[in-house]
Amino acid sequence: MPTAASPAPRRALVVVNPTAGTARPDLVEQVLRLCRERLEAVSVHRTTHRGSAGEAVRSALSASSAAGPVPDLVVAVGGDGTVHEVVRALSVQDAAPGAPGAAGATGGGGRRQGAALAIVPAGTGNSGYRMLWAERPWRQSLQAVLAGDAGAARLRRIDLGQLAETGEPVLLGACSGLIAQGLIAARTISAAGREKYARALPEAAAGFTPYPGRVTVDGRVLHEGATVLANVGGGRHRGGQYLLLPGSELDDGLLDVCVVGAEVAPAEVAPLARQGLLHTRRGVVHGRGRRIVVERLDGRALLFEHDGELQHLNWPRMTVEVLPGALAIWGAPKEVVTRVDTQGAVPLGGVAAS
Ligand SMILES: Nc1ncnc2c1ncn2[C@@H]1O[C@H](COP(=O)(O)OP(=O)(O)OP(=O)(O)O)[C@@H](O)[C@H]1O
Repeated sequence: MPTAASPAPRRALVVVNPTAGTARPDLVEQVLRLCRERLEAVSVHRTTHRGSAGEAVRSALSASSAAGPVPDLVVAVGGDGTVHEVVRALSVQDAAPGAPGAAGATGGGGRRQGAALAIVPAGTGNSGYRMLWAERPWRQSLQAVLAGDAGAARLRRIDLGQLAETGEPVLLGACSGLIAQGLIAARTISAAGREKYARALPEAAAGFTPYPGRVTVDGRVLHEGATVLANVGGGRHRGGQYLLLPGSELDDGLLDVCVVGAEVAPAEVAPLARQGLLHTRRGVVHGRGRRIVVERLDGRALLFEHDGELQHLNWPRMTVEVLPGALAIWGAPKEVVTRVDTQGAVPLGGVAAS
């Protein structure tokens, strides 16, 4: 769902998480310099605690904000956790009746843009950046956004998921089992960037036992049995490197799901997904729909995460529903991301699809 035109932004709020995995001071200075060269107004907020990014966005976007003119661009400099906080704040404002981005806010049935998001990757996995820009260097991306360069940057409205149990928006994806276990393993690994998850997932796999599970897509059972993981998205990659949803489109109004059954040994998941070959294996199934339910069937709590955050909910299921076109965000033209991300991958409906 690309927008009709991609006018260059004029006023930015730059939200920086100085504690994010790779947020060096010189990176932040370069981002601010580029923004100040191009834009009419730039304000910056350095986060001080969890939740601080969302507070800053909500404050800047509120009509009564004393902080200056309302931004039409929010640049998130941080990792996937920071991006998620910003997305949450933007989607709440977008959903508010009469908000600039809310459906019908133009009065003519059209959809006017509120503030759009741009990401500068400064975290650990940076899957959010990757799903929008593939491997393009952040400087090129940001320059294209600031110039409103339609050849290199597009303002898109992409789908979000919503975790029905909490109401939280889901950008990258939500995953049960092994990926969630990988987040626990990552806590004790000191490496930065993608290396952290490159080490964490094999470590998690070493002690992982598949759980009895079921995955339902729009009321139809896609998988039932021993389960290594079920990933709903969203983004094609998790952890910035593991290709789980090779056919996922960000703006098709649907969620994709990949289930890895116990036919695949947990230790095989990381190498296969890094090579883009996981979907070729027997026991891996894919589906697509509007409402995806992932359950654990033995009465124990389902271990799952979304957007890289472990969910500490003592529930046997997660339910993800699609919010079509819910987020305005800058990214590369769709063809560019699709071409790069599907190298070596078989599209949905290929050998692994049920
Ligand atoms: N000043 C701060 N001090 C402590 N925690 C913070 C601060 N600012 C933000 N946070 C929290 O830190 C968490 C992790 O940040 P972020 O996701 O940006 O970096 P990361 O963990 O290195 O990257 P990734 O999520 O890609 O693995 C977020 O949940 C965020 O809310």
